[in-house]
Amino acid sequence: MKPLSSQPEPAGPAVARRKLPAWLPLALTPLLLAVLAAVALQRQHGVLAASLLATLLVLLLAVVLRQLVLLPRRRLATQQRREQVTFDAAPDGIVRVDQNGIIRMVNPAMLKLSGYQRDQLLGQNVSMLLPQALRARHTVSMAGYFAQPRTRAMGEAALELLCSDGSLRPVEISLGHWQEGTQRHAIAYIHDLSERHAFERSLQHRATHDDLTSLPNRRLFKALLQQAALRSGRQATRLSLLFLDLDHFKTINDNFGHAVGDTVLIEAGNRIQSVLRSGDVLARLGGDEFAVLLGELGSPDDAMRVAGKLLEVLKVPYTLRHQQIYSGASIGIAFLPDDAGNVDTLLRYADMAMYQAKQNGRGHFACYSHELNARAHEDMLIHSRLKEALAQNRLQLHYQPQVDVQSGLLIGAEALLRWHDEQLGQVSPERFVAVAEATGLILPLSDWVLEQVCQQICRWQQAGTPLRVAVNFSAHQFNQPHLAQQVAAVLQRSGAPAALLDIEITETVVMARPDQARNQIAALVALGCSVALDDFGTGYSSLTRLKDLPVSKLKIDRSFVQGLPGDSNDCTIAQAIIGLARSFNLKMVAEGVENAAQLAYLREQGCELYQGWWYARAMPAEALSELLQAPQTVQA
Ligand SMILES: Nc1nc2c(ncn2[C@@H]2O[C@H](COP(=O)(O)O[C@H]3[C@@H](O)[C@H](n4cnc5c(=O)[nH]c(N)nc54)O[C@@H]3COP(=O)(O)O)[C@@H](O)[C@H]2O)c(=O)[nH]1
Repeated sequence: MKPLSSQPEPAGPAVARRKLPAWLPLALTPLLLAVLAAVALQRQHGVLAASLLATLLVLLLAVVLRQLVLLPRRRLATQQRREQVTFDAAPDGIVRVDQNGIIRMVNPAMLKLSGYQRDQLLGQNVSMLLPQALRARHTVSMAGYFAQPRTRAMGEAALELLCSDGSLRPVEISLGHWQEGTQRHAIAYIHDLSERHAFERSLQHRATHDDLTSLPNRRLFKALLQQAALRSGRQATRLSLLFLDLDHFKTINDNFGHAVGDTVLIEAGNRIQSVLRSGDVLARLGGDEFAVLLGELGSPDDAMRVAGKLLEVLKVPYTLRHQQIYSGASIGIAFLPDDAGNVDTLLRYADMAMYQAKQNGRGHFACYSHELNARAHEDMLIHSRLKEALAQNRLQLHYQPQVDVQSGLLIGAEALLRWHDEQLGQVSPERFVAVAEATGLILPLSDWVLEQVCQQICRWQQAGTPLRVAVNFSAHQFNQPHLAQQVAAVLQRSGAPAALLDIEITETVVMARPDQARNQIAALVALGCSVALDDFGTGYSSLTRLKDLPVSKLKIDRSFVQGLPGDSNDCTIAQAIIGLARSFNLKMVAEGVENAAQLAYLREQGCELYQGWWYARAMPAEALSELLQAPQTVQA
């Protein structure tokens, strides 16, 4: 208990006073005057007049006395009643004790606060309301308190009240004492601090924890990481940091709404926690990013094993609103002191490694390496230069002809992005498209491509050489919620007929979320476009899924074309894909045809279309226009 400070007199209950009543001199004075007046009157006017006056004076005296005696009593009674009501209705607990610390009075609020009945408290020592450890100290404080001179001291203390059920309640106590005759009394006003403490705790929790998942937030995580780094420095141990980012989270939010997105985040947090040990720390850093600080671990392999387990639990689809929602995660790992010397760098490196994992195709983990650092710097440069190039319209589209295998006639083209940067030189689309995917720049980039392609389709149509053009759709672009409406808007704006627009989506993107993909493809087909499954054979299509997809073409990946006709494995795969396309009544396009032998083999197998350097590389639109204007000869 804090020492009590001296304060002005407390407002205690009414105290009886033992001194001569104030009305006595007032009453006696008129009595004396009445006697004197009666004596004087008797001498002048006789006994009758004196008696009359005396009676009148006595009556007057009686009235005055009644007022003088009864009024203060009434006032006192009213005051006592008011104090009793205040005592009973006070929101704070009030306890009155005598100088031995024995409880003499308690108000209803105190009974409510402590959980005791009145008769369990009255007559007991007030120390019963304190935790055992405080009782001895309290007795000494009370003795010192009562030993103070008659000046009525008052003090405040914050302590814990021991309630009837054994629980401890934080309270603030204000004390006062006074003397009645030889007896000393003390009164304690007890204010419950539980609510205020709970509020303070919730403020503290909110400042350090994430509202949605209740996991530690970035601020707390960094503080814990800092402590762990100091400990590991002293003990010469290794710290492993895992940086997790949920895959496709933006798409989940866009497609299913934020409530579903929130549930996925909570569920993901629970799944991660289920893999971790008690000494590990999990935090939500913001958005769809989580971080895990692994406790004592021997080798980096252990961290990778944990990352592998996390990927396993996170790739299980979430069943929400009777739907399967696919997400998965990408994880970056960095070690202290192996990779970084301080926690900020450690976090940055783990983030970089996560970014690398995403580029490796999502659903993977990657460990930080110094090469990665160099690569990350290059990615940042590519991102900023690409953004600028897009804004300044410095990107180009080239078109690679698609040719009928049997007739050799040019029947379409695939639009392929090209970018020459002053500083970086010619950057391969494989490289910059991956950076754009990882940074979100892919969406404005894809919009630009679609807009340009549709305008080009119109130009060729207006020139009398209409041509089907295929556009590559990225994963991000394909998973947008209102994709078909966006495509319809571009078609309308440009005036390009939907029938001349082919859309290529990789098998992997489609099979990652086949149900949603089927709906997206159906919506695109409803516009009048055709959809082709690109890089076919590199993913894992189930035949049932394939049967359900409203696609019209399969594009056999160039990695299977390369070995034709010498490599028996490539031949088997090519034959199987061609057979599959035929059974599902789909057109077949072979890509990456570089020589006559490959083309001859494909023709023999019945493949319908091809593209590749054998016929032509991707070229600017003007060059293809010239090719289109030239008379085409049908092969024999
Ligand atoms: N989302 C978008 N992706 C795009 C876009 N433009 C290109 N890309 C993707 O980038 C990847 C690499 O493309 P690129 O370097 O242009 O390679 C394409 C062809 O040039 C190449 N090709 C064609 N014929 C041959 C050949 O005979 N040999 C050989 N070695 N390569 C050849 O193949 C690539 C075409 O690939 P695909 O898309 O699978 O048909 C690539 O993944 C592009 O998709 C864009 O606008 N948006």
